[in-house]
Amino acid sequence: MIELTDIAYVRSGVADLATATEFATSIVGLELVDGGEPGVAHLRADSAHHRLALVEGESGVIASGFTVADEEALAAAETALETRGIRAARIDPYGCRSRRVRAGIGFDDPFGNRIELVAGQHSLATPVNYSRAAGITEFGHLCVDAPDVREAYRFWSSTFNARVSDWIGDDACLMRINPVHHKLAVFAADGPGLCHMNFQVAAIDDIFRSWHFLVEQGVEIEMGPGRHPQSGAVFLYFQGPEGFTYEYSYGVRRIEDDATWRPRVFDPAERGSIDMWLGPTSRPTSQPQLVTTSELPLRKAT
Ligand SMILES: O=C(O)c1cccc(O)c1O
Ligand SMILES: [Fe+2]
Repeated sequence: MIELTDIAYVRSGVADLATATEFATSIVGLELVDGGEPGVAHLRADSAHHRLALVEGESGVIASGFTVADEEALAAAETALETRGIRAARIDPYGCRSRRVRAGIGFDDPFGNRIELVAGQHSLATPVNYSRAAGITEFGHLCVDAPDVREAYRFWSSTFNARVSDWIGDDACLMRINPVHHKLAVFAADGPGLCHMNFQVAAIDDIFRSWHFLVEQGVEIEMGPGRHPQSGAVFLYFQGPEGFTYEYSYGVRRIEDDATWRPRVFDPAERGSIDMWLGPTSRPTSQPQLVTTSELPLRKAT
């Protein structure tokens, strides 16, 4: 069982690096870290050097990175993957430098999502210099696509320390690797890809302030503001350049006791299964008969 300690980064190819970087800073609020690397923009969200690397080239996710404890754990992971018939390739020194990690390996999940395990992800000592006061506190979770969510769950839960926190039918599996409700989600899709990248924000006010800001900026709001019944988080999804979906959320629950937590299965056919604030679309047919005061049986004079 390979122990993932955290999510590390998303690395994504962009055809127009300048536009994607401008969006990630002035709209999302991330800090552009001077990586001194032509063709790569490193975007910072918390204590790690970066959480999002935009790489000039073909549009689309390149890799989703996870951390392991150290280089010994990385070597053990490489062996464990090989034992399962999964070929893992060492990330070369240039690649490690670009990722700001000591060492790393890359492999494909059963659906072709490129996954990277890294050790020694660099931290920065200075406070984050956010480009906009979006209230971002940290990289919350990443969500990858897969044609078979149940199979994806079997892969992640048997090869790694991922544990399912909740299901949305067979459409989505939300998995934790630490007490946070989920750090990794898998959503049903035709093929591999990045479904979205989540950043936690400090207050519910940040969600609604960003909502107004994004609308004023003409950014496409994909869903929300709403509230996920699974983690309980108030959320807002919005689309950046080249189809990159960002999510802000506030108030993700923690699962402190694995032994007592029972994963729930939400019904994707239910309107509120992603957003519990979406009530039924129509008034209930058996609307309780309103009784007006004029109809109340008058108190009999005693
Ligand atoms: O936070 C969640 O519970 C959640 C649920 C469904 C889909 C998501 O992206 C989520 O983050
Ligand atoms: Fe999410």
